[in-house]
Amino acid sequence: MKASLFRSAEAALRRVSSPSASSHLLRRSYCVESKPERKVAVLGAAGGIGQPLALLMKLNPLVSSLSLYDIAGTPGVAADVSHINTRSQVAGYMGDDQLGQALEGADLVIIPAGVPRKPGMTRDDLFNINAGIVKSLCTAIAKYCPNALVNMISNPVNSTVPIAAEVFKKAGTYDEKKLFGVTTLDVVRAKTFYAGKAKVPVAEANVPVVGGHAGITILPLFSQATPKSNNLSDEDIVALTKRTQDGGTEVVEAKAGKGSATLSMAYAGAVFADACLKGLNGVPDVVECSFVQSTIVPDLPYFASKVKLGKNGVEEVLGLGPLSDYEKQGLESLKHELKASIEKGIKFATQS
Ligand SMILES: NC(=O)c1ccc[n+]([C@@H]2O[C@H](COP(=O)([O-])OP(=O)(O)OC[C@H]3O[C@@H](n4cnc5c(N)ncnc54)[C@H](O)[C@@H]3O)[C@@H](O)[C@H]2O)c1
Ligand SMILES: O=C(O)C[C@H](O)C(=O)O
Repeated sequence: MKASLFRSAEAALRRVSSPSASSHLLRRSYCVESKPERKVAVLGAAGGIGQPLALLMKLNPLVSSLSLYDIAGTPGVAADVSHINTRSQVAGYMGDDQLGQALEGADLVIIPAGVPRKPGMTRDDLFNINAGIVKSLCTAIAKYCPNALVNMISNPVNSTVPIAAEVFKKAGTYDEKKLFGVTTLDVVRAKTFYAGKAKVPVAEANVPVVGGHAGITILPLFSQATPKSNNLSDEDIVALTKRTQDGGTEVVEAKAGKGSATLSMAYAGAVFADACLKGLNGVPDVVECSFVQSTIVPDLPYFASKVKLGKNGVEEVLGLGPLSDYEKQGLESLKHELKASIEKGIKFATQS
């Protein structure tokens, strides 16, 4: 997606608002309208991430039906977003009674439901509240839209993804190709910080980020960053790595008790959702980093790496590529924490 989501949305808006469309424009408009029907559900849609994410998904011409669910506040958000003149029909759902309706027929479910951090907290400190929220939402997904792709945003992602997997296994609906921990914000940050330091155009910057989504488990691979830069010292790479790992905390501290990243996360969530929809629609060569079931690092059953997206979700989990010595060290250092977070999620879901 990146800039292209907004270009397509603008183009769609121009087409819709032009009263004297030529036959050429009508043909193009028909092409847009003839994209497959895709229902996207956002769970936690009235929250700090949920609202701007709902807006961005409303701008995405690949979405035909946008379902906004939360425990409170969704009628207002849905009414507001529904006035935007883009393709999708918007519906708001509120409370347990309406969760089934919100999910029925969904191709993609995005979950930013749950509490955010305050200064001084780790993502793992959110486990006690968010694990239960994720578990109950995933139980409903297994019942009402067992074939949907699931994009997990709720923290701690290193544990909530294994929780979701165990819930789906218990329900007999688990398909490892369809469950994704959203780590796109780490990539978004790494690209921004790299472009600033390396003085390359940010729109062209690309940096894979692997591992997990918390502190040292976030491992940006600046040795593979493009466009290549020869003017970064080892100290620069260490500083860029640390800033990427601490990006979430930087925002939590700046917000001083009012939550964590919401706007940049909504952007990142929309980028990743767009990639999933493109994959579902058969667009070739769609690759994004994501925290998925994986065998690329022994002993870590879930791991973030580049993933090729296709008509059934994950088409291929791509390898890590060559790592610098510094990155090899980073990989060793993250294993213990990531393994413990994964096991904590599995234990919660299997024993509660
Ligand atoms: N993966 C990432 O990179 C990333 C980035 C930023 C934030 N997050 C996480 O996303 C989550 C949400 O953050 P936020 O800033 O939007 O928080 P928020 O408090 O602003 O919004 C959360 C929303 O979830 C809703 N909610 C709570 N329980 C629910 C349930 N059972 N069903 C449906 N909705 C429910 C709340 O009503 C609220 O509207 C947090 O856990 C945060 O840590 C993840
Ligand atoms: O840092 C947080 O708690 C939110 C999120 O995981 C982030 O990376 O911004």
